[in-house]
Amino acid sequence: MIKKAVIPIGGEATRLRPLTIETSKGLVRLLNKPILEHSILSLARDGVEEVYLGVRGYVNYTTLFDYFREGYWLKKKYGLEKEVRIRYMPRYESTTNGDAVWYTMRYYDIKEPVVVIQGDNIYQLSLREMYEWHRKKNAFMTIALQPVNDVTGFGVAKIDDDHRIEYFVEKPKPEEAPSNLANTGIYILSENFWEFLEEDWAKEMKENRRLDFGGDIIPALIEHGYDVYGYPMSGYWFDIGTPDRYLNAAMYLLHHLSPEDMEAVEITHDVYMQGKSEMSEDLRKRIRDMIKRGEVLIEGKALLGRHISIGKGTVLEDAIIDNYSMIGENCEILHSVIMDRAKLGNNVRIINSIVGRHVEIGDNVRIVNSVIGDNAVISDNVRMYNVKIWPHEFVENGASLENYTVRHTAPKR
Ligand SMILES: CC(=O)N[C@H]1[C@@H](OP(=O)(O)OP(=O)(O)OC[C@H]2O[C@@H](n3ccc(=O)[nH]c3=O)[C@H](O)[C@@H]2O)O[C@H](CO)[C@@H](O)[C@@H]1O
Repeated sequence: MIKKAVIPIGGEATRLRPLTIETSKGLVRLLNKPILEHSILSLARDGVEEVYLGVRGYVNYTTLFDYFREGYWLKKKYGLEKEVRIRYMPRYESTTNGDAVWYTMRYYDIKEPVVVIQGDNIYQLSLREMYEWHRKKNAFMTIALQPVNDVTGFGVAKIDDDHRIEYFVEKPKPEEAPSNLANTGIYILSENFWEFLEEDWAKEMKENRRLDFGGDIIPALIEHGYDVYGYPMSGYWFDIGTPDRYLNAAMYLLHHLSPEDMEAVEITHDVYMQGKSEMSEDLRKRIRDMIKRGEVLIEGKALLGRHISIGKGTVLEDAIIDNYSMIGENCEILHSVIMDRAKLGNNVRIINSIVGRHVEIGDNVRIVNSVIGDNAVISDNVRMYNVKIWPHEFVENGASLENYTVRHTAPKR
């Protein structure tokens, strides 16, 4: 079995701003916990015992380290059979995702097959099955491939009847893509993987550290006859690179995961609520009663975190509300995510939007197709359409914003 996973997570995640200004994208909360916690948990359940994070830069490293630390707490939290240990790439300015994997494996002297996953992806895959496939094909590298409707932003592979990859191109124009099979960024690398760098043709790549998996390594390996195989993924897979993709993934998971997978119980039809303590049990009863009395209306599905409150007359439709959030009266939250400790006044309407952590929103506010960064303050009577607000920003009473980014520097609270 595969015991080690390497996760390059040092990219800047600019497309997911403002959610990633002060935090690594691996820590952006999805279904009320960091994105990366989902992946690490799935790896650990598949037998992985060591996870190496290819961190880069101050914010990326400190936020990840301070949250995950050595990872030993995961065993208790999730009742895992074994501990999962988390280690970090030492300080090194990686140039590309492959460079981060290469350096991490060299530093920790890893000489066994590893699985590589991307830090901003969420997926459902049996690593055991993928590894069996890898061994059966006697592959040098196996890439999990997923058919997609839109290949924009992905590497695309063309495979033969045996699933051997004949051709790979990184982020082609959609009309030039050789197939609809996207590179999910989930790879199994054989134990001798990096030996290809000793080949004459690879010298330049190595010297110039041109080690991008999609842009450099995979196409070069294929060109030089290495056995690179595609593995057809059957479960879901989402790249959470942009706010739209984040919301799509969140809504898909809300509709498809079991309550257990969301660490929740179904308190009434299609409403899931988290928390295990007696207090959580009491709160569940209270919210269930409000729903029964018609004081809170739920359409579609909803996931509710711990220690939340919801005012009378509020409607939730495909909404995810994270821990400690307070929603006022007569609000409407539609196809949106409210992260932890946010506070919404009365008569707030949020549609197709992401509200960051510890955000404060006044009364009579409308927010549509927007992303509000952590700890921002939105005053009363604000209207927003297609807006991004950077963390800690303040939007004044009555402001009406459209297709706009609020990012001037304001004093931090
Ligand atoms: C070049 C490459 O492999 N592209 C793949 C990558 O695209 P994508 O555009 O995500 O590729 P990036 O290189 O930007 O990011 C990949 C991962 O590497 C990390 N990172 C990046 C640079 C760096 O110096 N250090 C580092 O750790 C990023 O945080 C990220 O987790 O994933 C997609 C699936 O999601 C695939 O379809 C693409 O084929």
